[in-house]
Amino acid sequence: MGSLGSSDFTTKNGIQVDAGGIAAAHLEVNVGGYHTEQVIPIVKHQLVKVGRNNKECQLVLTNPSISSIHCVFWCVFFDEDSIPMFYVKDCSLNGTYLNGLLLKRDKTYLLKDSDTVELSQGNEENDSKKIQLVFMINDDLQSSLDPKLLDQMGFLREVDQWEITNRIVGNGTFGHVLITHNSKERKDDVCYHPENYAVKIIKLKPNKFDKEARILLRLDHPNIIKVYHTFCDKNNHLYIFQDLIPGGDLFSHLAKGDCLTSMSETESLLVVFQILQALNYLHDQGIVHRDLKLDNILLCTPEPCTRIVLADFGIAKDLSSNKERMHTVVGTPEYCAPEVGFRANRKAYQSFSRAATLEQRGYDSKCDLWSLGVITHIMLTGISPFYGDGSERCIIQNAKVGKLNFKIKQWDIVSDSAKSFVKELLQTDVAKRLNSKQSLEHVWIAKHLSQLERLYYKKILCNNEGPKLESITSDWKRKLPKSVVISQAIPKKKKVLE
Ligand SMILES: Nc1ncnc2c1ncn2[C@@H]1O[C@H](COP(=O)(O)OP(=O)(O)OP(=O)(O)O)[C@@H](O)[C@H]1O
Repeated sequence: MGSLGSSDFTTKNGIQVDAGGIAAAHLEVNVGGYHTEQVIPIVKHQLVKVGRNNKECQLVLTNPSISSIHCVFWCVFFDEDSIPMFYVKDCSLNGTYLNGLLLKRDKTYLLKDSDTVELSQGNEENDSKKIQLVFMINDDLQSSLDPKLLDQMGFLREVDQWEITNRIVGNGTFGHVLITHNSKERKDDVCYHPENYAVKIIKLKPNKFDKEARILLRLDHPNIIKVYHTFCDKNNHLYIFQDLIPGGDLFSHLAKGDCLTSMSETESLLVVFQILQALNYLHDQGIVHRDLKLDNILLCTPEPCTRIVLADFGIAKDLSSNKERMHTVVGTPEYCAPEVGFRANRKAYQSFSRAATLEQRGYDSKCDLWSLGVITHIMLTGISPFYGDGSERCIIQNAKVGKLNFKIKQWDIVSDSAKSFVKELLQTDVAKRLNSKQSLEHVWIAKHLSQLERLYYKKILCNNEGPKLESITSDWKRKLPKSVVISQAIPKKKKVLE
């Protein structure tokens, strides 16, 4: 084991491990090819930053050719049953290598056991000072599917230029999401590490075309999941090749222990602004998402001020050709507008049939705005507005009445304009509820519009071309008016998740 000058690096104490006391994975620090005693755990809800910045970094390096924040590591757990995913993002000037291949700046890469991350120190590379971080994951947490199982399921290993791996991103009601690579990109860019993409594989009913794929292929918006290619094999498996969104979903982001926590008003505003950009675009094209909820909002990174992406268009509806209203009772009761027609008594609509709302007037794209109202309420307070005792019956009844309680203490630190925004979206009278355009004009958004647009275009959408990341991160909070509460709302036990 080599001895190191203590001036080369320091690690910070106080990095917490999981509730069980064991970190799911860790980084071993090697310098100049020698192991050190230093081990940095990577756990949920904690970014591990590496660089010169001794205020923000868990591993602080003194070499001047290392960037202030050189690279960032994190872990994503979708839920307690899912396998965690570990990522590294390069933010450096001189570069970061993964297993010898350069990472693209500001891109995120999925890690696997024994991966080696090396920090480039520019031209003055000195082998005896080379910093290597070896990523180690607990064996029982390896996020891979048994290759035999993959074959048993009848999934293809290759579709055109897409190579499908056995690494699982997530499992949903309708399919599996796996990691995939684009072999064409690999050939074109040999010195870079291949990027990770996701493929959602859905089992279609025979002779059914998939509406989700058709809708997604038409869409091109930075806040909507980007789909590159779709393919249906002879076993009726539909493959939807798309961007991998590595920051986890908003639900997991807010769920700490068995509670949901709130976000600061500034962060909530940035998320709402982006969802509204996506909804405005969708509704202009006659597409209604119909299942907007925390679980379907994905974050590009778990950092504040990140890009968010709407996913899961499994029950989205395209009204562009015939402009009819919708009558099918679909969605998730907790987020579902009352006019959609969920009934407290399930027999009344016999498993999501059209019958329930046919006798009614049906519903339109404003159902997505109601869901956004529920999401905003949760982000600002950590409380789901109509949750009650958590039973479906109670949620549906509460949403029908639409009564909101702004007297609870969680609202104390929230501005009046934010409360008004929530109220205007959670209007049971559809005619009075704001549509996506009107929501963007609401005072909560309108009074911060120039700052929001600046952040959105410069920081969120064009990291590479915009001003340096650090300068924006440091002053984005300062530029937002004081009425917006910056600090994290006092964490309280808000809602016990089942
Ligand atoms: N492109 C992606 N990048 C990262 N994670 C993703 C991506 N697409 C889906 N996921 C994750 O994979 C899981 C299942 O995906 P998805 O929700 O699309 O499937 P589903 O069958 O429609 O699910 P549901 O049961 O919610 O209807 C979720 O945890 C989701 O967050």
